[in-house]
Amino acid sequence: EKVKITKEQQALMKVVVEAYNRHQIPQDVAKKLLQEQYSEEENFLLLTEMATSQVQVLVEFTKNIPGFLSLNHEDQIALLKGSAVEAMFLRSAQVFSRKMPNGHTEVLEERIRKSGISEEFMTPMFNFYKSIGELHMMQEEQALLTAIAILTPDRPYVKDQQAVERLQEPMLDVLRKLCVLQHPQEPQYFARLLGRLTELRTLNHYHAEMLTSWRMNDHKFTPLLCEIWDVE
Ligand SMILES: CC(C)c1onc(-c2c(Cl)cccc2Cl)c1COc1ccc2c(ccn2Cc2cccc(C(=O)O)c2)c1
Repeated sequence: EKVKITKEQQALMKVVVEAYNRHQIPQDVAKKLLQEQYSEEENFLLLTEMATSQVQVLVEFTKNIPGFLSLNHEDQIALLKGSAVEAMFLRSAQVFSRKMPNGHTEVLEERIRKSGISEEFMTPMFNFYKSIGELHMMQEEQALLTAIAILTPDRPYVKDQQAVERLQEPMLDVLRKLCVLQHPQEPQYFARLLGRLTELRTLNHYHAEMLTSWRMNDHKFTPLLCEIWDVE
């Protein structure tokens, strides 16, 4: 049957995509990627600054997701804490699939590889970046997939999971229709996108280990990162 995106689905998508594009990391932070030295310490500090800036960007984006601010306040926090790492992997993956001027991509990769992250986490991380890059996602798909990841009902400590499902389902529905309309030659494209969300969950686990090993080497995080990642 003919798939059709309704007027209200167009409106929902417009709000989410505009919020996603409006919030970019401040240019001075992104520019630092190219300027500062390459010591492990310098790389860690730069990545910490970028992660902190990305969390601020993420909070602003999340507040613009229709219905999010009418959720129970503790649940809003639980969703943000539960999805921050996944949203930032998605965001940084967009950078690796040439979202930023090309010079930045190699530099960012170099800095991540030399920031005290052990080899065992590099492989799954860069495999994920590659698997996202191969999808050549449109910005609408990136924005909706990020909103869907944030609106995951079964995050730890979420009390009213049904309320979160009621927000996530319309996003899934419009993303499914968008995939059918934009990738008619690839009927499994929507399923592949959702498969990335499963891959993201495994990265949460690796990330928790990365945090532990950084802390073992006495690396310090910013107050915002400590709060969202429950460290210190
Ligand atoms: C605290 C810090 C060392 C850290 O811990 N885990 C991760 C970490 C790592 Cl090492 C990899 C993936 C996710 C995380 Cl949280 C990080 C670094 O977090 C980052 C680093 C870069 C990121 C982000 C998010 C995006 N980018 C790329 C980017 C750069 C410039 C502009 C823009 C833009 O959006 O305009 C984006 C997060």
